[in-house]
Amino acid sequence: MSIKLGICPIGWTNDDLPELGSENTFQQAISEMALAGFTGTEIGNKYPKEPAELKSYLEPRGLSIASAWFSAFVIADFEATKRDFIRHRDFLHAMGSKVIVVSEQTHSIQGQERSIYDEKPIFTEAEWEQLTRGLEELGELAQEKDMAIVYHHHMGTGVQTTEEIERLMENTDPAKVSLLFDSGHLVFSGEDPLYIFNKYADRIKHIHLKDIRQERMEDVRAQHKSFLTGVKEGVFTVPGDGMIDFKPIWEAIRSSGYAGWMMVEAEQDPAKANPFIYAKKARVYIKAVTGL
Ligand SMILES: O=C1C[C@@H](O)[C@H](O)[C@@H](O)C1=O
Ligand SMILES: [Co+2]
Repeated sequence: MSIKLGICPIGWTNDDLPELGSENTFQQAISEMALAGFTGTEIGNKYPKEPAELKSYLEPRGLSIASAWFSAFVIADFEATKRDFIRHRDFLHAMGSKVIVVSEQTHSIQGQERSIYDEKPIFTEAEWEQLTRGLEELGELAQEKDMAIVYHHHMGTGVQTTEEIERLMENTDPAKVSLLFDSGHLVFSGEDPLYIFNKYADRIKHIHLKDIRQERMEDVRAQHKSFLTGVKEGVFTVPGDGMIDFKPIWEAIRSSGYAGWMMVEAEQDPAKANPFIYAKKARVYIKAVTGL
């Protein structure tokens, strides 16, 4: 597999903030993704739930499902997580995906009206042990279908910072737990995305590309705003439209021999940032930087 380019539906309709883009339809979103030059997508709440039906919309547009987010509660309720994970895995397997995006949501404040920089959770020693063992088990379940879990570090969760990502990577079996690289979350958190990419290049199996509007991010920090308020006010945008220099990041990706999806994932208010226009903008920028 070489590098494939996709775009997530979150620019059209936002599952975390359903009021954003409620006017945008599923067919509009996937048609505009294809028209903008992408060949893959992730799952949004308006997508048909049946694999055959979903394929009947995607295939004529030359799109496939790269992956989909899974909210894990390994620490809070592992048995329920396992049951839900198997259903999610089987759906993605039927869609032909090879990776499953997993993010631990126990104690997460990403969906709450709480200060994202001041109130993020910190796992206890016992919780780390539960999380790392549980993720390995989910990894084994993924392997049953020749798939892999890719862990999504995320603002407002217990795996956000460089130290937390390192702890997760060092305490899990590389054969069972891979990593998702999300440029936007790393920069929002104050991490060095190049450091993370270079250190874990051999474990990164999925990439989310988003950019940051620096002044909006600084406002979130100064005014102690929540993650979702930051999203609504435009912290994230498409690659090339913000403060991140993607050229060295692309150079690291290319020279690592990365094979897999690079997904544009830029949640912002579609009423302020027309999703089709921003998808095209991202596609033009990616072509200019990567040649792809
Ligand atoms: O991958 C992601 C999925 C979203 O639901 C999330 O909040 C977003 O920030 C993200 O990176
Ligand atoms: Co992401």
